[in-house]
Amino acid sequence: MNASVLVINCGSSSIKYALVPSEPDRPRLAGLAERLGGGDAQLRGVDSRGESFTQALGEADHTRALEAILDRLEGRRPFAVGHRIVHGGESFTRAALIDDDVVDAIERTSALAPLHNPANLEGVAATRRLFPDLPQVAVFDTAFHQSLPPRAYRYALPDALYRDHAIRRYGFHGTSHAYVSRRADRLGGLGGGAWLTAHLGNGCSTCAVWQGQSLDTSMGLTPLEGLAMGTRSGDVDPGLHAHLSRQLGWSLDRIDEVLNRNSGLLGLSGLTNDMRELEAAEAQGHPGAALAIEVFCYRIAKSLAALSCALPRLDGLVFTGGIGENSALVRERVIGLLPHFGLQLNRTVNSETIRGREGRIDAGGRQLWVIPTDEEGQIADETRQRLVQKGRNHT
Ligand SMILES: Nc1ncnc2c1ncn2[C@@H]1O[C@H](COP(=O)(O)OP(=O)(O)O)[C@@H](O)[C@H]1O
Ligand SMILES: CC(=O)OP(=O)(O)O
Ligand SMILES: [Mg+2]
Repeated sequence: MNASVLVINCGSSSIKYALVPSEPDRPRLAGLAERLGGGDAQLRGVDSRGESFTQALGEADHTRALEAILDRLEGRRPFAVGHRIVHGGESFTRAALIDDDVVDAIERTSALAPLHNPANLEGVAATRRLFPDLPQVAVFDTAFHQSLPPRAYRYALPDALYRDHAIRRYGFHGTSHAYVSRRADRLGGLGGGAWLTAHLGNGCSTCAVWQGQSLDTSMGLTPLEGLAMGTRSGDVDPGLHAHLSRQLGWSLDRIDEVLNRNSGLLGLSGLTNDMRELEAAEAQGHPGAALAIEVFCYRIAKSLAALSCALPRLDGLVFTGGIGENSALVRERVIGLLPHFGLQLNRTVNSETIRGREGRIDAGGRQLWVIPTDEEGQIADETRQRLVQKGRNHT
């Protein structure tokens, strides 16, 4: 029986892939094609023996990179393809089997996730061309947050903007928040606990989860709201746009570009969006790096404190994403900024034992966890579930 799912997470110039077998003990083939369309594209990954490879792809675009990825599957053929789609708008409350109508509906929400949805759809188009006979499933970042109550998803704007134009908060990184909160339930011995989760990667968001349901989250209509991120500003005064337009004569495109691509850790530090480099620069006394890390951590703590209002109690806090999993410094500073929460960090375990691995980092009190996210595994599971519901089993 072949129940492997090929998971594709397509960005504007990169494709992350994983061939996820249904048996957890079989190895995953996984990797990343990057710098696509730039003339010096490359593919990196691990094979079934766990060995790393790098392959130059030259001028490759998304389709060419997907062909190279197929050659790396060692003859293992997936029975389905699961795509990460960032924005599903109000059309999708759960994963969907992809057909032309689903592609059209995703296209209509693309304006709300301009960094993500157009690239996601490019991956869908290329994969449909390469595997015309395989079922393809769209798994949405927004779906897990469809449980938000109106008080969390409505903006305080005229009602018609919601009724006629679906302007509301959607939330993102849903597959990650769903996965780590479920895992924390299992590891923490709590059936349906009350968790705050912090997904800190290039995009960053927090979430309040109670009994397996998302009750509030920091991202909104688009993945720009909330925390300071790698290159995104997160929350700013909504009056900023009018000010930049009237006083500096900036176009809307320029404002959008600056808030999405030139802000966050990169904009504040004037150096980089990479937290590893920022930590090293701060240690060398770089003032911009120190400010960027301070704002980043303060905004995470402030967001977690705000989201605690959504929960009836608090069982613990979970860190995930590249920064959440690896940066002991960010975790320690965030926890230090929440003195009213009864959190006790085990500093030794935090800084010495846990590095990109799963583990508990509290010294009593409320639970503190580092849980590496598994968006690919979660997307593969949801793809299988969707196909079973549709009666398209793999047997
Ligand atoms: N050892 C580390 N220490 C601090 N930050 C790290 C470490 N490893 C990775 N990171 C940070 O994780 C971030 C990328 O997170 P990741 O989840 O991989 O991104 P993406 O959202 O693109 O999947 C970068 O800022 C990177 O510097
Ligand atoms: C929604 C989002 O911000 O995704 P990513 O972290 O992959 O940029
Ligand atoms: Mg990630």
